[in-house]
Amino acid sequence: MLSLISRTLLSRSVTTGQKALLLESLKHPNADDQQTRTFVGDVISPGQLMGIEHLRDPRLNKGLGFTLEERQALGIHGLQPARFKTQEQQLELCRMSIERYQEDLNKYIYLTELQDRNEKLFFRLLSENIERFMPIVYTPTVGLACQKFGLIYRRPRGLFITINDIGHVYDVIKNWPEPNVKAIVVTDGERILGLGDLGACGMGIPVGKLALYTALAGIKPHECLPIVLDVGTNNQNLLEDPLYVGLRQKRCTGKLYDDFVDEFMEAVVTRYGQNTLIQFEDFGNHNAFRFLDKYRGEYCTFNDDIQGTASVAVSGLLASKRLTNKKLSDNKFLFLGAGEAAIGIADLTVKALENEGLSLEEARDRIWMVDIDGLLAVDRPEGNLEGHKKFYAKNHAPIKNFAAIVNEIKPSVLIGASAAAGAFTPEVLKSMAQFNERPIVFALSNPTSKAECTAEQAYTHTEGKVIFASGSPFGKVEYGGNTFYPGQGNNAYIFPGVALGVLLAGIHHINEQIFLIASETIAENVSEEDLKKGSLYPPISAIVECSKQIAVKILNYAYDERIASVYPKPKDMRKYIESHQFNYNYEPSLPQSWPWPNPPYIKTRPMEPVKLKA
Ligand SMILES: O=C([O-])CC(=O)C(=O)O
Ligand SMILES: [Mg+2]
Repeated sequence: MLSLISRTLLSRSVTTGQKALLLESLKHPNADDQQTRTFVGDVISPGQLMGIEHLRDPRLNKGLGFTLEERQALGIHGLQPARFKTQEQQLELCRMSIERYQEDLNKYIYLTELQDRNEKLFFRLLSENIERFMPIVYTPTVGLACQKFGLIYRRPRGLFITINDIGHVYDVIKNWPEPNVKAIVVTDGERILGLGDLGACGMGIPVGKLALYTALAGIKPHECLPIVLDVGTNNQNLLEDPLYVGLRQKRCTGKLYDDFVDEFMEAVVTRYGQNTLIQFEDFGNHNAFRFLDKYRGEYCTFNDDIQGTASVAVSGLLASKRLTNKKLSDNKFLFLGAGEAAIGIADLTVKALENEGLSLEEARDRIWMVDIDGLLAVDRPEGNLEGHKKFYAKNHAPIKNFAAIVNEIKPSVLIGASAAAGAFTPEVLKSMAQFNERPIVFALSNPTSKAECTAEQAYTHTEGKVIFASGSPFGKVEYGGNTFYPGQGNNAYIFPGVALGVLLAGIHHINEQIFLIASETIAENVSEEDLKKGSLYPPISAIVECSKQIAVKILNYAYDERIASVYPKPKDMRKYIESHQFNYNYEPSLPQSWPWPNPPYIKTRPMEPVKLKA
């Protein structure tokens, strides 16, 4: 039962005089526990969650990491076992727990639940074990999680805005509890990785991408908002699936769809400001390019599949120069796929070639592309050469067969972004090794099941000559007495650092140069040792440092070019960045100026932390 005093305090309208009086009452031997807790709570900070609610809040929860003093002051004493644990001991337990699961999807569920109950522990676990857990919370397992979304859905994370909300999108965004969102990743689920249309189940992607915003770039979790625009799905299996959780209707298209996305963009900046970063992710091809062109001059936005993927691929190409001793312009590039990723990479490669002194025409001339209708040839009967495709169409007889195209063009660089699993056949790979001393082969489609070839196939069929990278992770490959550790050319090297730099500089519009800066930064971080091991990328564990370096360079660029809007200009960019990053280490839950030398009622002595046995 709450006493009158406690209720007064709960109302948070106590005066200093009342507090002094209550402080007095605390010392009274008859003051009951409830009074004590309530009073202490009020002193900690108005609005501080007390009791069980403190444990239930993933931002505040430290599990057994609360000290005795904290447990008593917060009113959670006795709600947990007596043991005290350090965060390190908790991390060890997390690692042990995950290993108990055989299936990656179960590991994914474990990690999601950890994020739901203890945010700092989740992000520390992820940040300090990126190589191990990125493939679970992100590609490739996140693909499976999206496919099974209806089955594993437990708690909401992110916003689902449906086409039925048109006219009221702002009201839906208003329901998001965080007032200070700075970055949004949004999808309409039409092209989830290489898996196709997964409708509302695509939510796993924005959630996974934003987990990397925090784990790899230290962007604060409460500043990140994952969003699905649910406009239906054309995936018949999902429409008939009793477990499907999205709108059960065909995709809305045309003017209504465009008006809906327009309204969404406006609603975002109305609630969170013009500088809110909006990352488009896994939209269908036709919409991805349209929206990028339409919104990039008006909003702070980029398309990760076009620009992020381009940036990481170009970074790999820049690093490959050190192995081939060629200039970029000495290469002939052949792309399988002419969608978001392929066109994005081609466009940014053109920019990099121009930087080497080529004209726009000369640069485009070096790039050949193949789509579902075969080689992009000016006179091919199918046409289908809209948008940027026409820049790469050649005056060449139409050819359809991919192996024949490879033999005809004789490229030095082969880039797959087609979601056509296994398209780089042994025959294709052998041909590449015939024309080139060191053929460059990127099999970038995700997840692993969609890769154009595996790492093992690439090394085997080129007799170990290949310079290989993939979009999804592959383990090491033994070939001819050598061990190769292929790099993962995934946009995770790029988007977290770009977002960090853009947000901290207050850049209004994100130009291509920013992505080239990111490419160069990653390429500079590739060591001789990485190259020797067969990787064109720094180790995954280095992404945290790389993201910081990308952000420093973007900040310098933004101030030099006067596209920054945060003033005064920071003196030390690195320090400025670090001062804004998320701290995943536990911090005291009580204010430093604790008014008592001892907690209100210590009757228990803290136990010494005990070392966990594996
Ligand atoms: O999510 C990933 O791993 C990379 C990416 O953007 C995609 O494949 O669509
Ligand atoms: Mg994507």
